[in-house]
Amino acid sequence: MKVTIVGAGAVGASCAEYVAIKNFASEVVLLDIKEGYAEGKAMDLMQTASLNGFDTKITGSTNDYSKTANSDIAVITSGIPRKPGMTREELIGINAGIVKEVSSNLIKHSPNVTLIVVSNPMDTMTYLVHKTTGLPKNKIIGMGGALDSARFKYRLSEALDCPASDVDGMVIGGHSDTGMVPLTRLATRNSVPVKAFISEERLNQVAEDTKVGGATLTKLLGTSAWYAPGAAVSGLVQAIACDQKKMFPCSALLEGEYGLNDICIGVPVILGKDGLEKIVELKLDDAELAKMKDSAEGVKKTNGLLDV
Ligand SMILES: NC(=O)c1ccc[n+]([C@@H]2O[C@H](COP(=O)([O-])OP(=O)(O)OC[C@H]3O[C@@H](n4cnc5c(N)ncnc54)[C@H](O)[C@@H]3O)[C@@H](O)[C@H]2O)c1
Ligand SMILES: O=C(O)C[C@H](O)C(=O)O
Repeated sequence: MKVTIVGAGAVGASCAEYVAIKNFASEVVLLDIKEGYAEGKAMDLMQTASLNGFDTKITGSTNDYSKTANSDIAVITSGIPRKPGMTREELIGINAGIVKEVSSNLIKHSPNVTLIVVSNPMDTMTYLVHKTTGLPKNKIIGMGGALDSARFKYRLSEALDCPASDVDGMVIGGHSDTGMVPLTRLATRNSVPVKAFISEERLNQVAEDTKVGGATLTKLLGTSAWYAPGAAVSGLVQAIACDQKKMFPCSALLEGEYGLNDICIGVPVILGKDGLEKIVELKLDDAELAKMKDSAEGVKKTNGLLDV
């Protein structure tokens, strides 16, 4: 199993580290445009192999896509991250060109690859890859909801004063400060609806804190987050590589599901060896559907800025 990660920056390197530690891939290629950077990150990570006990071979490449040939899965994290006070949507001007070029280069050397798009604004970048590459829709997956759901569980665990492993919850919708739809009605602690433990007001606060999870970290760090993003991407890579048939909220091209068309936005999907194998249609209530509709309008507005 060969995995390529384009962009050896904060998220790309974190993802490479988690993939290696989980020890399911034979090879990880890190590629970056910055001279020597990916090679350096790869060497540093390889020097953790004996410490962390993994056999995955990590190599680096400065923009030489021949090294990525025949990748099964490729992750796109190349592009600029936001700074405090910015929205993800403001990154479109620079990142659209990068994502278009990188996806085209990847496919030239790995025509059967499954792409996981991470660069922001992620739903729009995923849509761009659909519009410009001709890859089948099951082979293009946007990562956002897996991270947002992990943040939702973190906030729920804080509110309930319990371990995150005790709670379950999912965030669908656009990966943006205003577009996320945390499904508070369906969140549980050991299968008991969380509403049994916290007030409606507290639960609404959890949802609001979840939606601005990325902005909160960007303010603290001066750039956007990488550990949870890297871990979230590695979960998607593992589900595909190991044919796990796991359900994650991912940005998927919708053709009528949830009443939406011609858009990539976060919905629950099943990931396995064929990539995005199925879109799961949840029975949402009217309020949740209205939030999805608003979220989709926001994503479509950003898509309108693309030159496709
Ligand atoms: N979808 C998500 O949930 C999520 C989470 C975190 C970050 N992100 C996004 O991921 C992207 C990367 O974030 P980061 O913190 O790793 O940034 P970073 O600046 O640390 O790393 C980005 C890397 O991309 C490289 N790069 C730029 N242009 C390239 C090109 N044409 N080819 C190859 N490499 C190129 C840069 O040299 C840099 O090393 C940002 O757009 C950020 O907003 C998305
Ligand atoms: O917040 C960002 O800009 C990066 C990423 O989308 C995140 O949610 O951490």
